[in-house]
Amino acid sequence: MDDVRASSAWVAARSAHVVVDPSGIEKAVEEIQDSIPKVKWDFEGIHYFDNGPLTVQYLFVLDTLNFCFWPDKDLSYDHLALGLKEALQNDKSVFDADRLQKITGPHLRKLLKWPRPLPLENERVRLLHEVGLELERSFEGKASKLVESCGKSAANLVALVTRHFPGFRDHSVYKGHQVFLYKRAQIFAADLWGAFEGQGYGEFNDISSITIFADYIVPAVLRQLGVLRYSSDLASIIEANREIGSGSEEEVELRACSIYAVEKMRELLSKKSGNQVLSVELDLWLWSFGIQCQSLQHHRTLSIYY
Ligand SMILES: Nc1nc2c(c(CN[C@H]3C=C[C@H](O)[C@@H]3O)cn2[C@@H]2O[C@H](COP(=O)(O)O)[C@@H](O)[C@H]2O)c(=O)[nH]1
Repeated sequence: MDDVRASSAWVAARSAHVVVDPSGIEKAVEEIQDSIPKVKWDFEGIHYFDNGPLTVQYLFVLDTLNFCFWPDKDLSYDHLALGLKEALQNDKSVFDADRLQKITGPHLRKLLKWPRPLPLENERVRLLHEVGLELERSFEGKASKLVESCGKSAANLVALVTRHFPGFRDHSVYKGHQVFLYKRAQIFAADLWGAFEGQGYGEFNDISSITIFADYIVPAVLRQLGVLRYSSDLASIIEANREIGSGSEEEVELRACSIYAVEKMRELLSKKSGNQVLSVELDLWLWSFGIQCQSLQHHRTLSIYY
């Protein structure tokens, strides 16, 4: 995660289309410093939880598919979380490694009770095959074994996930510099921590090392708060719902500046209140605010990473 922090700061220092506004940070922090809004993990009540290894398997499958819902205007993250939950409740072996390797597009659609092809459906299927195969090859088919081998370190878990599963290697090259964003790998650690309330499979002695999860909601919320400012060109692309290319300077700046800005908010919060705030907590607050705000316009990038 040091790489995520350092490379995001590198982008923020050179960013042309997105600017992190220190006065926006100051204002946002002033508003929340006395009581940092606490949002409960699974505030929506849509996730599977049985306090055991099957929950870990569920969360790993969930975060394997936790990207790019917007091309279907009726589809959202909630459908994925709830659909996978119901599929598991109906059939406890549905996410076994051998079955993940055999899944097809129509089968996935059926599991999620989605009436038409999912966005990037072939990629979703490919990633499930990859996960099933590598879980079987290196972790006895079980995501719980993967988590057990990280020694209660979220940083180790992210390193392990990105080493073993190429689909989680969320990075870009910006002005010749490698930038690490690791949204789905980090959110997997955060989901474990949230679901298991920091105990058992969710116990990490370095949860503070995780950054926010750079998706398409958080940048839009930060902009609304005045923490991020966009160039007029970028603002009009987003307003017109025009796509932004994956790996383009605009896209990397949106994501990296979001990570950098929340790290700055976190530093200022701990300076002002003396309390350590976790990026995971700030992320959940920002994200839950974002999805409840109907008018929020977000950037559109076809990506398997977020
Ligand atoms: N930064 C950040 N991004 C997050 C999440 C979550 C869900 N986390 C769950 C875990 C426990 C909580 O109770 C949450 O329910 C999804 N996303 C991203 O949002 C986008 C989906 O948007 P829409 O198309 O409108 O549904 C998509 O990129 C998706 O990957 C988060 O927590 N943080």
